[in-house]
Parts: sequence; C-alpha cells; structure tokens
Amino acid sequence: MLEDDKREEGPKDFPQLRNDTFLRAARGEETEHVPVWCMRQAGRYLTEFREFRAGKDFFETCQSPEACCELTLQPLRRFGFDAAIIFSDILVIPQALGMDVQMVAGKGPTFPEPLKEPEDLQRLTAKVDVGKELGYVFKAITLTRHKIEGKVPLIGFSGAPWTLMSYMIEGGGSNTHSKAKRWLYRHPEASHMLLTMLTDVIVEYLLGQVAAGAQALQVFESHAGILGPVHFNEYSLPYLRDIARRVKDELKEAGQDVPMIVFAKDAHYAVEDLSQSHYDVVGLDWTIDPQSARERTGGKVSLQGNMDPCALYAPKERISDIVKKMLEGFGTRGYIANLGHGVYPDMDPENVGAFVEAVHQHSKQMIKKI
Ligand SMILES: Cc1c2[nH]c(c1CCC(=O)O)Cc1[nH]c(c(CCC(=O)O)c1C)Cc1[nH]c(c(CCC(=O)O)c1C)Cc1[nH]c(c(C)c1CCC(=O)O)C2
Repeated sequence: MLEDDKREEGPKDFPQLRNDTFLRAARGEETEHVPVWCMRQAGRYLTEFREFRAGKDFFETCQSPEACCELTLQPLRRFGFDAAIIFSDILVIPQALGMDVQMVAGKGPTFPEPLKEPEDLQRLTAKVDVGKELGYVFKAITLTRHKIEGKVPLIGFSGAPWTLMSYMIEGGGSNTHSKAKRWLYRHPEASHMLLTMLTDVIVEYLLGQVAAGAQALQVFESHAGILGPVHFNEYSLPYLRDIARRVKDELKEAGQDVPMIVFAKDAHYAVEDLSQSHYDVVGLDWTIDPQSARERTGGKVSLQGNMDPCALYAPKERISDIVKKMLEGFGTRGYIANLGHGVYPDMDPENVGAFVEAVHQHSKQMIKKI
C-alpha cells in the first residue's frame, strides 16, 4: 500500500486519457461532439464546494494539493464536462514575488501593501525560485492527474502579465484601474520592467505545470478590456505572444505538444491579433458574435466560449436554444464550448448541467448531419 501511495506521487505513469475531445478540438481536429467546460466550474455555486471551503482561508486552500484536487474533481462528479481546470488562483504569482495577498470575504483579493511607485519594484523578489514558491501547485496538478483517472484532460493556467500587474498596483479589484493605468502613462519603463519580470516567472510556472502533468494551458488576461487598442498592443499583446512562444519552443524541444488558450476578456478589438499570437485557441467573452469571431480569425485557431454567464439564469429550454444558436455560429469544428466568463456564485447547478447537456446533444446531431 505504501509503495502504491509513493508511486502515485510522481508526475509519471498517469492513467490513460479516455476522453480527448477537448484536446482534439483545441488542435482543430474532428470530434464526435463539441467539448465543453466552464471557467470557474469549481466554485461557490456548488454546495459541496461551499461546505469544503467553509472556515478555511482561501490561499491556504490553494496551498493544499489534496484540497485543490478535491475541489477540481467536484464539478466532474456532477456534470459531463470534457475538461477540468486545476483549482488555484492567478494571484499565487504576486505571492511568489513576495507580495502579501489575502482573500477578504465580500471584498475579494486584497493586497495590504500594493506597489505605488517604481521604487517599490525593489520589494519584489528579483529571481523567483518557481519550484520552491509554487511547488504546491505542481503537486496539486500531479495528484489531480492521478485521481482524475484519465476521465478528462487537466488544464493548468496562469494570469497574464498585465492582469497581474494591475492587481499588484491597484491592491485589489477596481472599476477604472486608474492606479495601474497611471503607471502606463507616467512610468512606461518601469511598467515594461514589471511586465517582463512577470513574464519570466509565468513562462517557468507554465512549464512547471506541464512537467507536473497539465495537459493544456490557459492564460487569463482578465483585465484586457480596460486597455484600449494602443495600450493593449504595447502592454499586453507582446507579453502574451512571448509567453506562448517561449513555452511552445521549450516544449517542442522536449517533443511535447500542449495546447495553449489565451483568454483576453473584452479585447474584441484584438481578436485578429490574438489569433496570430502562437496560441492554439482564442477564448472569447460574450460581447463578440460567434460568426464574426470565426470570420475575423479566418480558421487559423480554434475558438472557445462564449455564452453570457447570465444566460444560465434562463429556463432550461431557453438555455438549450441559446446553445444551439451559439453552436451554429461557431460551427462544430475547432470549437470548445464555454461561458464568456466564470460561473456566478448564485447559479443553480442544474442550469450548468443543462448547458453541458445542450452542448453535447445539439453538437452530436449537427456533426451527424455533416
Ligand atoms: C481575475 C482572476 C482571479 N482568479 C482567477 C482570475 C482569472 C479569471 C477571471 O477573470 O475570473 C482565476 C481562477 N480562480 C479560481 C480558478 C479555479 C478554477 C476554475 O475556474 O474552476 C481560476 C481559473 C478559483 C477561485 N478564485 C476565487 C474563488 C472564489 C472564492 C472562494 O472560493 O472562496 C474561486 C473559486 C477568488 C477570486 N480570485 C480572483 C477573484 C477576482 C476572485 C473572486 C473574489 C470573490 O468573488 O469574492 C482573482
């Protein structure tokens, strides 16, 4: 028994993958149905999640591989998702850089001492030992890859540089992001310095996740929308590209091909550029029409998204109709169904289940007719 347990610890001898529709769709290959998963599929809308998290600190939960594994698996026990995303948070990177981040109930992530001026960059750890600081995420991924028993692929993720930079300067959520944008206008050099530092850590972090067992990677640029096209092109896109290129180059050398997804929320103006930024999949929020996204990306990449998370408040029959239209807009090839952002905490889990079933049912029928 002890030997078995020990064997389970390493990032090798993983159970064979039984459902690879998500990976095939990411590569633009044919599938029997359109794969589906939801951002924030592990979350407070599930009673079992709330029970498990009750009374525990959020980031302590993130630091426990066993807890992350359990929370990642919870939604798979309920719904027929075609992929799982490791339970963690994008803000573990600022923590690895030496910043204090707390999750405050009712307020969200909070940095007691955010970066105020360029001198504050000196407070950040210059050379982060990613294996040491974020090894708990790698352990969570390895453990989950074993416990998921090959049911579906496991997605690793990271926040993108600009989104992390904006949290580190704002100190938490913000409507205007004016403190972080002030840096872009007033301290462009220091901004690029910070974004470069973050990019270096993110590349190593994503590669570490793959070495630990992640079968796909998603990069969240959740705060893209606050940047206009000019700032996006200067402060987001080059770093997103650099991340994909460096991760892919490194993996190629090792003979590995791990699909990468970029999700730049509210960056509809950048969809063409994102489709040529070395990612396999472009994730979309609901503000962009599926058919026009297809036309604008010209079949160069797979697409993921993009039902309005609020559409899950609709009655189940209506959800089914909305899903059907979405599938018709995207087409069934090179497409991964998802919401345009995370599942909201007050969502009825049954409606999430209805979404998953509708994607499978309609897409199977559509593919049969082709
Ligand atoms: C911006 C961002 C964060 N974290 C993340 C993003 C990018 C995606 C996005 O745009 O939403 C990424 C994230 N956070 C979480 C995941 C886990 C995997 C999954 O999607 O199921 C992922 C992929 C767990 C989480 N991260 C968080 C929760 C909810 C809090 C809890 O469990 O107690 C979960 C399930 C907390 C969190 N963490 C963050 C916020 C804004 C919040 C919400 C705060 C609140 O609503 O109170 C930062």
